[in-house]
Amino acid sequence: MAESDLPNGRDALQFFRIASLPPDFYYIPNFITMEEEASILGKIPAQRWVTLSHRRLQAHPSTLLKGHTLLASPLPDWLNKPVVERFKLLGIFEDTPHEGPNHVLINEYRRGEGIMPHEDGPAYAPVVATVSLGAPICLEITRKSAAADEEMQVHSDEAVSTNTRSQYIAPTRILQEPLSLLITTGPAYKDLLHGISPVEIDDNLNAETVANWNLLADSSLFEEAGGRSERATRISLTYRDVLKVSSAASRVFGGLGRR
Ligand SMILES: O=C(O)CCC(=O)C(=O)O
Ligand SMILES: [Fe+2]
Repeated sequence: MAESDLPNGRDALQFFRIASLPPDFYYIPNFITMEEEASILGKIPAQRWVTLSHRRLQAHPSTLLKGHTLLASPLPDWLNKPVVERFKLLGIFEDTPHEGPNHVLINEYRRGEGIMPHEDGPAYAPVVATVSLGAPICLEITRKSAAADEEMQVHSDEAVSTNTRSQYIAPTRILQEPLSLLITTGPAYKDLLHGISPVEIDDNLNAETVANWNLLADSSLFEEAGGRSERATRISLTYRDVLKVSSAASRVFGGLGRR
């Protein structure tokens, strides 16, 4: 086939859209190989972890400064190759201000750990590309209104009418296998919350309860285990494009200018 006959990156991506969820989530199984996974795992610097209550976290090239600003600096090689090169083929960050990711948050969840439902907010262009390493994990997707209802139930149980309760929408799950890529963009980035339950087993996994079941690399693995997946350590690399970037020089001169 001539190269011009090949679908361009964006067209290719459509095959991986999670059709049962609001636009746009894309799930690409086996985005990296096991060898690439092992190589990346071996390069995550042990001294950079910041321990939070239910997970560990590190930011590359650095943590954001006040005002959601990134101090300009390239991503380390081991985060660029091969992952960012493959993003380019698929056109994932084509429309973001820097036309590529400039920031990676690495999260580590041990068995039983998770992250509360949240949105990623305005510091970033509305595109997150998440590479999963280690063990499988379920990401739970909730509508903002559902989370608000839940909050009401926690804080003023009596005030919740049957009406608001009936509007509650149960979380939908995306099962993230190791080596996979999940892209969250558009309304999915802006209008939905995502989180990971702090459980030791993800269970009741099947075609009805897992939104990306038909896109999994190996759904038979979960079927054979009776729809159960034992949690073990899972690491995620979340690639983003920080909107505000400041060079070291502009910080110095900006600082002098304010005197
Ligand atoms: O680990 C994940 O897949 C989710 C992490 C996340 O939501 C975040 O870092 O904002
Ligand atoms: Fe997030």
